[in-house]
Amino acid sequence: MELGPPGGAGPAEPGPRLRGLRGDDRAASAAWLSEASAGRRAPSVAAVLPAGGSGERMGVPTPKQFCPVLERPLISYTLQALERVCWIKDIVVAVTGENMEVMKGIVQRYQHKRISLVEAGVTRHRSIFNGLKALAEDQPNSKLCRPEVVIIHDAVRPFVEEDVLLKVAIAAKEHGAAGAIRPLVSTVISPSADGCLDHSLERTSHRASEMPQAFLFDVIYEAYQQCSDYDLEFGTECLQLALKYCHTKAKLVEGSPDLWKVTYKRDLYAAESIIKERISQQICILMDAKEDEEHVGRCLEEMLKKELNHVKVTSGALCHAGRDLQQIILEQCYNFVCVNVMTSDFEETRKLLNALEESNLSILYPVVVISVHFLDYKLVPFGQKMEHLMQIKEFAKEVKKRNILLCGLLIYYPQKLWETLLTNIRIFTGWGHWKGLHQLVELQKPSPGELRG
Ligand SMILES: Nc1ccn([C@@H]2O[C@H](COP(=O)(O)OP(=O)(O)OP(=O)(O)O)[C@@H](O)[C@H]2O)c(=O)n1
Ligand SMILES: O=C(CO)[C@H](O)[C@H](O)COP(=O)(O)O
Repeated sequence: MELGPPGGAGPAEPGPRLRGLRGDDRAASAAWLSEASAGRRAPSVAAVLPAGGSGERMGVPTPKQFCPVLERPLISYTLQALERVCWIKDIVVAVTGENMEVMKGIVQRYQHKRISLVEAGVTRHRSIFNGLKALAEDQPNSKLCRPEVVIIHDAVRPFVEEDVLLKVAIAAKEHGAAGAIRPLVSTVISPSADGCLDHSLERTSHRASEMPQAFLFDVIYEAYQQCSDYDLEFGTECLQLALKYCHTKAKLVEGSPDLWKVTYKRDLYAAESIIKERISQQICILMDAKEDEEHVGRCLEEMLKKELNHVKVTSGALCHAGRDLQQIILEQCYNFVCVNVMTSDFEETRKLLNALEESNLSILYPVVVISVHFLDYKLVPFGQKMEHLMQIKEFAKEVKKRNILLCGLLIYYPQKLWETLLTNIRIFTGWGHWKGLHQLVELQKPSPGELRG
């Protein structure tokens, strides 16, 4: 089944996203992408996501990939992480027949792109095999193409970053197979039949195998075609299939701690905490941009990027462009700076607040909005501007009931706009960690009674 734009469609975002990559990774990524833009044949890459499990170990009726984390299904975070990577052309998700409609609903609601759904198998290996078959075969009505490299990633590992995806994809191109690993947390022991210790493994010379893994498509497809029913029924390691059936020794790539697999109920709480941590580092700058004024936002973006750690800035979206805003809200941005340059009042902020209220984004977590206003003392009398701004106070009281925390910031410029702007932006970013700001404002959270009101 095909959903969203055809498999061969271009990237979800216009340019390569190399943010978060460092040194060699950035260079490798740039080389990879420049091959593509120079018209040379960069390896085509697709991803297969097994999502057909029942999550027995989680002990809840809903399969864990569909469990809500901050109101959004876990799998949607994983899809978002993959679709952000513009060089992954197709994402094939294996889902059980009974959850097919649920999955289609998620793809539609969160506007996931480049997704194709296939029927899952009764084991993880069988689900992956079904995903590979969909990529290998020229099925009627399918827009999927056989890729050169395929990434396999569990639907329940939502925090996969582009750098590790790139590392395994590049290593797979060179070695035929590659997978992420982590140091062991506990020592692995082997018990004997009578329940006593037979022997223990030396912890430092073993590693935990995680996901993502990547393969030359022909290698892993061949391995799956050759492997036994026993492998398909009881196997847990794709890298082992490549070794056993294609004599391909996988390159092992160090992964980050966030790559762990959501397995038990407590993992959902951990996932929620990580998502909140990320949310606090994500800011969206909205403005009523018109050429020159757009620089205000760009300047703020640059300053924020320089002065705050791990800030992800999505800027340049216009409040008028409802669709952009809807997408930003869907991506769960909780911190907004709304720059009102053109308008004398807080029209843009008002539009943003309306959209936020409609979205119910703030039900579980407070949304912070800083409404920034410029005042050229030569053009607008101070009193008049203040009058407009006083309305913000009233508005702030109103939206606080919905867990939206609104602050107004008036930038008064008796000198050249840019000098004032730079000084003010320094003050603004000098508030320290945005996260700190979010936590600070969180202290003002309305009581449940206020919220009901
Ligand atoms: N028949 C199956 C079994 C598992 N998976 C997927 O494989 C990934 C990793 O497997 P695991 O963590 O074992 O998931 P479950 O099988 O759902 O969990 P449990 O073993 O606790 O039942 C998950 O994304 C899961 O949905 C799959 O696609 N098809
Ligand atoms: O980490 C992995 C290495 O391939 C797999 O996700 C893991 O082995 C899956 O196994 P299971 O479905 O039994 O949890």
